[in-house]
Amino acid sequence: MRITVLGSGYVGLVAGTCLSVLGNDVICLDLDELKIEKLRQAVLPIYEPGLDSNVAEMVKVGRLRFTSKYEEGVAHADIIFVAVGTPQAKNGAADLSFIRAAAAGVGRHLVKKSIIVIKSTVPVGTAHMVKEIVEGELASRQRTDVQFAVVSNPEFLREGNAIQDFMRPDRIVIGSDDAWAVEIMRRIYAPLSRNHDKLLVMSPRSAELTKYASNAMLATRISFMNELSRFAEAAGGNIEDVRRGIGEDSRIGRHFLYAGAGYGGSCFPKDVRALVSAGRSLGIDMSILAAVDTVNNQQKTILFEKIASFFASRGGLKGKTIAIWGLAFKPDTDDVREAPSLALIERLLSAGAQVRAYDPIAVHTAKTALGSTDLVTFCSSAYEALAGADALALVTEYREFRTPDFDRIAASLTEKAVFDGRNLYARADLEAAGLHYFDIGRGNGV
Ligand SMILES: NC(=O)C1=CN([C@@H]2O[C@H](COP(=O)(O)OP(=O)(O)OC[C@H]3O[C@@H](n4cnc5c(N)ncnc54)[C@H](O)[C@@H]3O)[C@@H](O)[C@H]2O)C=CC1
Ligand SMILES: O=C(O)[C@H]1O[C@H](OP(=O)(O)OP(=O)(O)OC[C@H]2O[C@@H](n3ccc(=O)[nH]c3=O)[C@H](O)[C@@H]2O)[C@H](O)[C@@H](O)[C@@H]1O
Repeated sequence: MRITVLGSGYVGLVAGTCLSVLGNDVICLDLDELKIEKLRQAVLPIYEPGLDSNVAEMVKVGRLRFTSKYEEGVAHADIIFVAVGTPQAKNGAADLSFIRAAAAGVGRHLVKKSIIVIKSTVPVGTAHMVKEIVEGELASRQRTDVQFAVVSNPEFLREGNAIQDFMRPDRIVIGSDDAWAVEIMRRIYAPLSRNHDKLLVMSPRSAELTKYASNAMLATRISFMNELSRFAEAAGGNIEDVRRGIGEDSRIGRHFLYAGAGYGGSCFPKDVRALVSAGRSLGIDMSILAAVDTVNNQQKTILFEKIASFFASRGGLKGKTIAIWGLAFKPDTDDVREAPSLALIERLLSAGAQVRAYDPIAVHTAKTALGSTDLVTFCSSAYEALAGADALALVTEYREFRTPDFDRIAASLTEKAVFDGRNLYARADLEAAGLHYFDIGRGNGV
């Protein structure tokens, strides 16, 4: 099928590439001309394992192209996927200005019967809004003869595992009341749900809410465990044992129960807040999700509090140097949006400390996010970050941090302290090397 994907950010690029791998003829469109120019030269705007080789192959076989022109993109397509950003507005709600602009762009150029598929995460009622915008544009062009359907098809991929998640989804949600559009969507996704019907058809509003409900549930599990980790630390208990103890209950399940330095990323924080905000507009008090956000904001300060408490009896943090391992909000991505590392670095700098940071992938994005400062030195290896540092904070659980040389860490750090924001290490290993060790909720409050 001929598909155009609006937005060549994370989701647009992954979806466009995977849809072309599935045999479709795809154009990825973005208003950012520099991004499009680079994509044409096979320079990707994001780091995602396996994406570059798939893009290169699809471009080579001619099933994937890039443009910044709506006229070209809309004329090409039978199906238009909308994957533009829906960032957080100042009041916490989802900012729909990119969605509105994309809908208007489609309406201005639509010439044949098409399906508009909303992949972006959008509030309940957005499919209806998009329909009205497109109808308005068609009316002003006196082209009300052009038929179209709007489908809600939220995306559930995770960064760092995006291609696998797109190609082997747990489920595919299709929100549509239009039998013709549903049939076309079934055909597009047929290769991904061949053996077992993973396609769930529902109303557009239910599909839109399903996406927020999914992210909100996952964020709730994390905040729940983070809150319990503080309880375990205060009361004397080990959150990792508790995690295993509850995760074996099949009604609870093992996934997404890891306490840590707080959740980050481009979606959980903004989507939880958007749902709280949408509830407020409807007169519904979303008190559970408001608490999920509050707990997470507190959790993002926990490493700083442990570090500040340790240094309080050692002359304070002023003039101290803290090494940081991991800047991305999770491993295998260069995304630092809402990353716990940024919250930690801001607090350390405010307290008068300096930072030596290392991340195998995300240094360039962290530099942009932090702006120019002499107080943060970006290093090219984990051990280089330790040179001249007083303590180490581990924020992102990259594989390469799993089994470090603890004797070497101890020899490098002046105050010999390790703050483990992901419960990656065994206390006995660090203490054997003469290190002070602080984790999240495993029974060692500072
Ligand atoms: N990043 C992720 O892992 C996931 C994101 N989502 C949702 O997908 C949507 C997109 O997210 P990302 O890809 O992360 O955003 P992004 O910010 O990486 O990319 C959005 C792209 O849209 C482009 N754009 C803006 N207005 C446009 C317009 N009118 N026409 C064409 N292009 C336009 C921007 O230039 C940018 O390249 C959001 O709603 C997000 O919540 C859903 C699942 C996973
Ligand atoms: O809507 C989205 O954008 C996506 O948001 C998340 O995906 P992502 O943000 O890429 O990453 P996750 O793996 O979910 O991790 C999010 C954050 O939670 C943290 N986390 C995760 C799991 C856990 O047990 N504990 C925990 O603290 C991670 O460190 C990370 O900061 C969802 O998992 C995807 O299904 C969804 O499509």
